Amino acid sequence: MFGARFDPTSFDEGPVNGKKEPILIRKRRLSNTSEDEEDIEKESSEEEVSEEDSSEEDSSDSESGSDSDSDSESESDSESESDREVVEEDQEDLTQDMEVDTPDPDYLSKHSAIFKKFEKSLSKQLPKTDDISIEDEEEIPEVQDLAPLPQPALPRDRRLVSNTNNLSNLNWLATPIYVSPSDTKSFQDFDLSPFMHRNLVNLNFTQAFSVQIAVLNLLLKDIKQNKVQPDFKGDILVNASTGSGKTLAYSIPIIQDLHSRIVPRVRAIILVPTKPLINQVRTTLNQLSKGTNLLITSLKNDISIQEESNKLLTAVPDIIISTPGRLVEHITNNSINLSALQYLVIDEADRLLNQSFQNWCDILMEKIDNSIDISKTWKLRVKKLIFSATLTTDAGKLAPLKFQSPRLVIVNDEEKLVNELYTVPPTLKEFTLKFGSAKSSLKPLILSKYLIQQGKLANVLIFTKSNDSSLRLAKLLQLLFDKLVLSSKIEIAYINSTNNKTLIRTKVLKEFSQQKIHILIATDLIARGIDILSISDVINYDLPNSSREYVHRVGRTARAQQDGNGYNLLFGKGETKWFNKLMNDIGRDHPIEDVEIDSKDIVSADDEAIYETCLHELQKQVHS
Ligand SMILES: Nc1ncnc2c1ncn2[C@@H]1O[C@H](COP(=O)(O)OP(=O)(O)OP(=O)(O)O)[C@@H](O)[C@H]1O
Repeated sequence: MFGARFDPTSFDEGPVNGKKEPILIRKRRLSNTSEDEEDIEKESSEEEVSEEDSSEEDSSDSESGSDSDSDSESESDSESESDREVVEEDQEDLTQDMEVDTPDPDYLSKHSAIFKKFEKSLSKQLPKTDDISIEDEEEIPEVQDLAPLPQPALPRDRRLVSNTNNLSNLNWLATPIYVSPSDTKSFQDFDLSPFMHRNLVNLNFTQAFSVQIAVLNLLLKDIKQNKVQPDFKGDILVNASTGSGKTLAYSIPIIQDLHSRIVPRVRAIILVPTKPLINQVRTTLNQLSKGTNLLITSLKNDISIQEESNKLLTAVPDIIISTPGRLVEHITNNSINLSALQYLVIDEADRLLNQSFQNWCDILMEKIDNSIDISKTWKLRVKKLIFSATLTTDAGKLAPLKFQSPRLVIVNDEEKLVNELYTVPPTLKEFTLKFGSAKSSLKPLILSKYLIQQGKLANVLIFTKSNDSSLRLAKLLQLLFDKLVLSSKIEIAYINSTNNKTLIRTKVLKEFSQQKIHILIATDLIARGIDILSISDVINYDLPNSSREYVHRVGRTARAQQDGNGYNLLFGKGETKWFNKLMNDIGRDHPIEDVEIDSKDIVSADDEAIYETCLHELQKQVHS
């Protein structure tokens, strides 16, 4: 029965899981008695293992060769050839063995189905393909090659493309580019287009501030080189104090780079945390892009996503300013195409990176990675520009941004890297006014009298810890100043989340900048981004919850290299302790001054009587 010369390619069971099956050993197993079965099984399993090993090796070789398809093909051909030789060699020996053995009848009956199938495949001479009729096709068992199936090429690992510079090596944080806050340089000395020079002069921007010098030097050089040889130079992170001109630092190079574009595509996205900042950045960009046909669009929630999507699809903007939440909604709505994106600016980065709502960072990075067409080698990667006055060095918060060859710029004289890179403006003077906790019931009166004695009756911004305290303090100070200052009317207002509507906030801030409102009381909600150069004094009536919020509060004054004062009211040892803790994280050019002051020197018995009257008056207002 088994005398016919066996052609290994005619066996009807193809390789199992891509591995070559030692056919002849199996035939030997078929022809032997059960007693010997164990030995043979053992022997064949040993041979099988060795064969399998070599076959695994071969198949793994062929897999590893799968990167270059041509190699793997030739390899598997030669393998199957040699395999066939091996199998045929064995064939001679085994056939002799088999003729000697008489098959066991039980064994035969047990496996008759396999034998019949095997006989049929042996006896069939395969007809030429063109003779095969439909019914034949059904009968004829499929013939499979013994060589391992060619493995599919490994998919290119996109991730290898997008974050070659993982944050595992954070040494770029420890080797920043230091820039002295006092550096200045004329904008005329930068290689900018005539329209840009004209716009800067019209805006009275003549001298570039240190953060602008540092960023312009880096980006203008990259832009110039990319015109010749597109090559990604790396992301940029900037830590510069409040009011140091970060907005201009990124607006000028982006407009300079994009102004000569032919087709409008979304090439720059600027993310900021609040609507006031969106308006502020858009105003700056519109002023700087006068004379170009760049289209700058800000995303806001005063129209529906659908309406805004239609606007974005009909008039494709070059530059988009948005909060992360609104941008993510449009990305998931597919109304913004990021394939041409060149710049991603994250302003007030620490606050945005702390806001993990909607997981905006991962969604945005994923979308940017997917929009990189890795086949286009000329395709420049998206350059990420990260700005903050309180830049975090927490790798966990920075990691989602997947930096590539990042460069860290620190505008600071002291070349020491603290854990958090907080800096206050160099032109800011900071003071503490310390009183015993027993005097805290007189806090509004003490503040009013101090401001009157110091002549600070305008351009004063006061921060409180909550909406309620800002409202109460505003009403109480108005009652006090109406009674204590008779020579003029001191107008006092407040901003907090209860009246932070665009129209109201814009009106209040405008009147404050025009000294129609003399003293403004606010919460941290509007601390960041208020850009009113006339603010001369910031007062922490209530201490902030973090050193970061402290920096942003006092950063509302001493902006654009102008002088400014920050006062901190400390009532009792607990508040002094908390204040000292906050100051640990903050770098400054000069020490904080303790104002030597005694409440008796400020507040008289008459004052206290007036204060009592005002408190009753307030009580009535609240209950009326
Ligand atoms: N080179 C310059 N010359 C004169 N004024 C400038 C210059 N650059 C910026 N300014 C002005 O300085 C003020 C602060 O600028 P900007 O808001 O960009 O600072 P910032 O660093 O972003 O502050 P913050 O961290 O508080 O947002 C703005 O009123 C701006 O017009």
